[in-house]
Amino acid sequence: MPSVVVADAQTSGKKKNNLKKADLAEKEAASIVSENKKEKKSKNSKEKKRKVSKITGDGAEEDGSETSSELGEPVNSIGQKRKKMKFEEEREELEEKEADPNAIVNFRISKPLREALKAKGIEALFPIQAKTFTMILDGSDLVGRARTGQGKTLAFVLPILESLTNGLAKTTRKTGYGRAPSVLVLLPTRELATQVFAEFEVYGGALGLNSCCLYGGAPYQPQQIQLKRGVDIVIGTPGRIKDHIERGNIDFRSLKFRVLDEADEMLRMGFVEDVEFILGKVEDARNVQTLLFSATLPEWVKQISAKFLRSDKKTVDLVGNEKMKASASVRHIVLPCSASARSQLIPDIISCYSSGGRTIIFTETKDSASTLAGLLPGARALHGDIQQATREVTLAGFRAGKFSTLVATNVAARGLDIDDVQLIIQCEPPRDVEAYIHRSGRTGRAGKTGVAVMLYDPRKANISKIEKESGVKFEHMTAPQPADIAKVAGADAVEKINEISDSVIPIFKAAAEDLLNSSELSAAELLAKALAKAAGYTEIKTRSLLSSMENYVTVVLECGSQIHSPSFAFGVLRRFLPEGKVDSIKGLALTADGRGAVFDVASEHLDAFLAGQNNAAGVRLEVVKTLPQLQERENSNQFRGRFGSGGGFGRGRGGFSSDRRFSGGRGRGGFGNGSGRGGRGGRGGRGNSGGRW
Ligand SMILES: Nc1ncnc2c1ncn2[C@@H]1O[C@H](COP(=O)(O)OP(=O)(O)OP(=O)(O)O)[C@@H](O)[C@H]1O
Repeated sequence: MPSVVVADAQTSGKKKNNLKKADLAEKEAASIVSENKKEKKSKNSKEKKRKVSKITGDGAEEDGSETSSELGEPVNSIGQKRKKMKFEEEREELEEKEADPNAIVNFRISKPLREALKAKGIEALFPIQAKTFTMILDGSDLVGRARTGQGKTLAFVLPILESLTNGLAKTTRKTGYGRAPSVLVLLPTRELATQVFAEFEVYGGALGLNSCCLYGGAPYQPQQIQLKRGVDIVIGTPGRIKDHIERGNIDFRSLKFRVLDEADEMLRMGFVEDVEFILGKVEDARNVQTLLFSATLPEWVKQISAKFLRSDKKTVDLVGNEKMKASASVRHIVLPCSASARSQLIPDIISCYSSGGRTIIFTETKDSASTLAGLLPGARALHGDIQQATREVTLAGFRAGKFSTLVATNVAARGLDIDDVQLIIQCEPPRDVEAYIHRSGRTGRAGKTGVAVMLYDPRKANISKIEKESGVKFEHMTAPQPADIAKVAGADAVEKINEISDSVIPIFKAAAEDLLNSSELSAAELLAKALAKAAGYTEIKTRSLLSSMENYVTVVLECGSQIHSPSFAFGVLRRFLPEGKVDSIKGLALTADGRGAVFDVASEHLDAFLAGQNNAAGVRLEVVKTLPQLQERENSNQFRGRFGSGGGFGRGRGGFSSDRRFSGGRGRGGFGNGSGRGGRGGRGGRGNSGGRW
């Protein structure tokens, strides 16, 4: 049977509002589901008629003992109440069915599972879940793709559990002490394995099924004991699962399901061998359903995965050929920033965009994650060189809100679902578009909104490549200015001053009067200084537009002719400035029209630069208030490998906005008193992610 490809119908490329896009995407996907449900709906209404007649007439006959109050004459008050309750329950259920085609009651989901979902506030399936549920329950192999945060985990958890307890896998499922597992779920990181394990614990637990989680960095013995006692569902990372297989601890003869979550990551080089080894241990794959899920499924993954799935597999792709591959409920912002300005800039980005919620910052290396976490107040690091126990404590603390900034490598890029992550900051563009999609997808989950800010060095990065590959339309912003942040802090300080008891006035009044009499400043000006001090400011720095460095200004150089290269621009500068001054500039980049070079100058040197131009005919230097369009490096460090491309400078893109919209409302909130950087322990066993991130 050919694969079924279902794409959500988000077709318009120019949608104004990300949130609307998300709604639309969901509605459209839901409408596909509703198409398929039409038939079911008509069945439902027939069923409704049947049920109502049963409740109002036939039921009484069947029961034979009582007459419900809906029919009139009460016979037995307990029986009457029971009937009434049943009637209410059934009516509610019918109403739910009518209201939402994706309502849980419209699916073959048994009562205990329905109740467990309800307890979690889940009343209806998300599109990827609705679209795949019956296919999986009816025995198909399946490749599932939906954008980040759209509920892919429950898309496999629910039908697997139903199949094991009420469906095809029920009769042959092994039970009792020492039973071999029925389900194997492979995930690329330990944190993700723990998260998916927690879902199986909740929903599988409601059905009497037990799970165990196997990952590196944790002791073997407890895992071994669990496997020996018998377990229904095994969840884990490939390295540790392979180890258990080699030690003879896992027997796959009773396996009914195998799942590759984050399938593309699982099948990357480095994982694929372990995955192949593990899947190869299933002797008769015809009796096993294989499911692959991810938000990103590059073509090469589809080819490799064909090996593991049956030829009549189904494909449900809610992203498909849509241009937009990343989360549509996230604001995607890019902001120029040099590496040395990051630690100064990031706290202000957090103030502007985190809405007081949690922030995850992604770095390219483990060292830079540790260093940055050490520099940011209340931040902690998470990466593969940190001991497993510390990693777990860190993540639990972040989830619990003990600190609100996590600085991580790609170890946290995939799958992590953490409440109230409002902001993602990527310190530099990642190497591949998948990483961008997954990192930015740690916010804006389950229909919520979020902001993803990517910092880049205009001299090195090629962001239009990511933009093109991901379908994201980046908002180009410049760094929030300290003055803007200070204004918000000033408003908070006013509130604080209003809260101060009048009892302080007699004590400080004499000093205030002395100050007023001795100063040339007005009362309002002096009060402004007092507010600044209360808000923690003794001076206001400026921030440049190009490298986002404090106390630098951005300047454009023009010389009346085309500037072909950065070295040409340096040559022009050397004509009228001393070598030392030229060397002190930061981040020179060429404008998109090739007529100018933009760079940052320390505020203290600005006068010397501006005066110097008088000594060079035809040269013009000017401070810029808005960053002009810049040329972009085509052949940057980013995207090496699969996305490598030709050399030279390409054309820059879209104008930069100096619009500094931000949510001043919730102020700087969010920094706790965390203990700074995470510890740097040993490499923690054979974890999969350890070596790379
Ligand atoms: N039907 C539902 N109704 C409400 N919330 C749901 C539903 N299904 C899942 N969720 C919630 O949505 C969030 C995102 O789900 P999940 O982590 O499975 O997303 P995902 O698609 O796997 O994302 P990623 O690609 O980033 O791994 C979770 O908090 C989950 O509890």
